Order: sequence, then C-alpha cells, then structure tokens
Amino acid sequence: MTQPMITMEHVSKKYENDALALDDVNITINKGEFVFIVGPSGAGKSTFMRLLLRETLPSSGTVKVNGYNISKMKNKDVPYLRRSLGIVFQDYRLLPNKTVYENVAFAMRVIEAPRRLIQRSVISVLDVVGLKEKYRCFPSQLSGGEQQRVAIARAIVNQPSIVIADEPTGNLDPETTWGIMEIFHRINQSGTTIVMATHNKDIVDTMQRRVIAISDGKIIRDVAQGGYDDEI
Ligand SMILES: Nc1ncnc2c1ncn2[C@@H]1O[C@H](COP(=O)(O)OP(=O)(O)OP(=O)(O)O)[C@@H](O)[C@H]1O
Repeated sequence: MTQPMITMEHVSKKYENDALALDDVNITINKGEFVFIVGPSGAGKSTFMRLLLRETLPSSGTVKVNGYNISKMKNKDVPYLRRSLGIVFQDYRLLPNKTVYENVAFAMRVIEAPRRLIQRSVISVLDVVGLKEKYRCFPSQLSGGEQQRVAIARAIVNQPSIVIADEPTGNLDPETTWGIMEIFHRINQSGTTIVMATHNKDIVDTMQRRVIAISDGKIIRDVAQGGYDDEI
C-alpha cells in the first residue's frame, strides 16, 4: 500500500530578489522510497530541501510533509514537524564540546525521553552506525566519516519516518562515502523514507533508486529507478 509522505502541488518559490528557485514543482514521495534529488549548482535543490524542513515557505502551491501543511501549519507545530524528520547535513553539525554519546542523546533529551530509553536507544543507533566503541570520544577525535556517522545516529535516534540529507557525503572521500551510503541503505531497508540531495554521480548511478532531476527550478526528470543523468 502506498502512503504519501511528501507531496508538492504546483510549488513555486521566488526569493525577494525575484530569483525563481522552484517553478511549478509537482511530486509525491511515498513511504519507504529512497529518492535522490540531483541537478546542477543553483538548480533549486537546497530550496527544495529547505521547504521540507519549513526553513522557507513556498510563494505558491502546497507542500505537505508527514501530514503537515507547510504553509498553513502553526508556528508552534514547527518543532513537531522537525522532530518527525531526521536531518543530516554536509558539515555534520555536531556539538564540539559533547561526546559522541551526548551528541546523540541530546536529540532525545530535548523531547524529554525517559533516561532508560535514551540509554538503550543511543547505544542501539551507535551500533547501527558502527561506533559503539567510540561513545566517549569528542567529535574532534573522529574522522570526517565517523563524525557523519554520529550525525546519522543522531538523525535516526527518535525513529523519524523521513530522513532528509543534504549532500551528506560532500566532504568525504569515495571509500568513506560508500560506508555512509551503506548505512543509509540499511535505514531505508527498515522502512524509513530517504530524500537525499547530492552531486555525486557515482553513488546515484550505483544505487539505482528513484532520481528527481531539477534544472532551473523545474523537474526535468523523475525516474523510479535510474542513474544520475541517463536519458538526458
Ligand atoms: N536566500 C536566497 N535569496 C535569494 N536567492 C536565493 C536564495 N537561496 C537561493 N537563491 C537562488 O535560488 C536559485 C536556486 O538556489 P538553490 O540554493 O536552491 O540551488 P542548489 O541546486 O541547491 O544549488 P547548489 O547545488 O549550488 O547548492 C539560485 O538562483 C539561487 O541564487
């Protein structure tokens, strides 16, 4: 049974300087999909991702994420939307003065999860990303790939139904990139929807998942299974 997690209907986004970043975008992303958002620099990928997080609002059209209508929802509900999403950035964004354990636990403390549940969940997700042994380390003691794995653990610890990743392997070497993609693959296998913006042709070509290509703010290709730029 298909269950829409993200829908965009006739979505356009014009910034104050009149730049048209998205132009009549229509898409549906269903539960369990793994979707790559690709396109050249300036195409509108980041704008697309920021709309999902409600970091910006559409100029027209309707964006729905996890049952929330991005334009109509109340400000007080924005934290609930964001907590229902796991978010991974290119630059990890870990808290430098907290340990690996504390960085991940923090995401559960803010929702006031019980202490026992926090302990159990943090250890479990650190195991998923292969960093259980490093729980006492600080981010500065880890490699870039390890830091990104902590960021992924933090993103999934509250069991989000959607993980949104903006260029998550952008700072990593090819070998480390594959380790990270393997983790995203496993998270997706467990039923979590994944939306990932990337410039990395190699990973898109190899993974053969849904590809949505944006150029000049328009969707120019949307294939259920494909590579970075085949058919263009
Ligand atoms: N805050 C903003 N104010 C004004 N214009 C913006 C803003 N953010 C993006 N734009 C413009 O909107 C268009 C799309 O930008 P966007 O950042 O979404 O592209 P992108 O595909 O993510 O690019 P990149 O791959 O380089 O990150 C560009 O023309 C950009 O200059």
